[in-house]
Amino acid sequence: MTTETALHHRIDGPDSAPVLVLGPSLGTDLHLFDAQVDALADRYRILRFDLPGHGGSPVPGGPLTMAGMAEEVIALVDRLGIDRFHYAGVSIGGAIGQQLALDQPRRVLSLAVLASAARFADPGSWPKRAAAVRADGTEAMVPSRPGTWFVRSFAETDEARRLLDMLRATTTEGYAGCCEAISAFDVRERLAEVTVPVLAVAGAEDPATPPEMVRLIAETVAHGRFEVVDDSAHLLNAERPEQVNELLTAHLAATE
Ligand SMILES: O=C(O)CCC(=O)CC(=O)O
Repeated sequence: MTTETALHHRIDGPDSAPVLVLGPSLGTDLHLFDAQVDALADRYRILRFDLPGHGGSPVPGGPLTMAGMAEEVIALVDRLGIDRFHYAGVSIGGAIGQQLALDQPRRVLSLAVLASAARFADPGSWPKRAAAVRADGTEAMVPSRPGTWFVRSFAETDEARRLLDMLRATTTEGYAGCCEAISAFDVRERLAEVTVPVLAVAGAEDPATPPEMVRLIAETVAHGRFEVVDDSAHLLNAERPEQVNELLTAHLAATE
């Protein structure tokens, strides 16, 4: 099932440039990618969206699935008159990208997955997390973010506080629904069907999607490249924007 409401989105960059769609992670919003937009919007028309019940997107009206959210992205690009696009996403945003590359191979020009997985760790934990957030709100997730979203030394930065404010602003149902979609997601058996160029990037210190999990994506698809960013955890694009921007720039340029 998918929601029938439109995903909140924002477009930056020249109308005539190649399109890059950016998919954010659980508990964040499209501003997760501000540093990537700063670096890439002179060369790409960047379309960022909010996950259901995150940022400005409406609260989901029913259960969420990765396939359903991929369909919502296709509905969004269709409405905007976009045919083919590059896609990059963080974690669940990268899972939506894998689903798009599998289900809509003609539309996706290239894929970059940051701190993502073909099957997330400990699937049974996600419904429990959804229940905890339904009971106590997303604020309950805040204390566990240092050491997960970013390395502990990053926790006192303004950027870390900005990311935590995104989590606090996420609706309970949006967060819980995405946890359930993550729990059910498993494309390990299909991933070899992906033939577009894939860049898979891991944070060296990420406990949620550790490097070996990200590496599996690069090694399973037909044309994968794997990179690790040092001194970063799950939200590596916010934590180490220069390194991630460099990797994305090279990946996108090689795909044109
Ligand atoms: O919060 C965590 O433990 C990791 C979350 C995750 O892997 C999904 C996401 O960030 O989109």
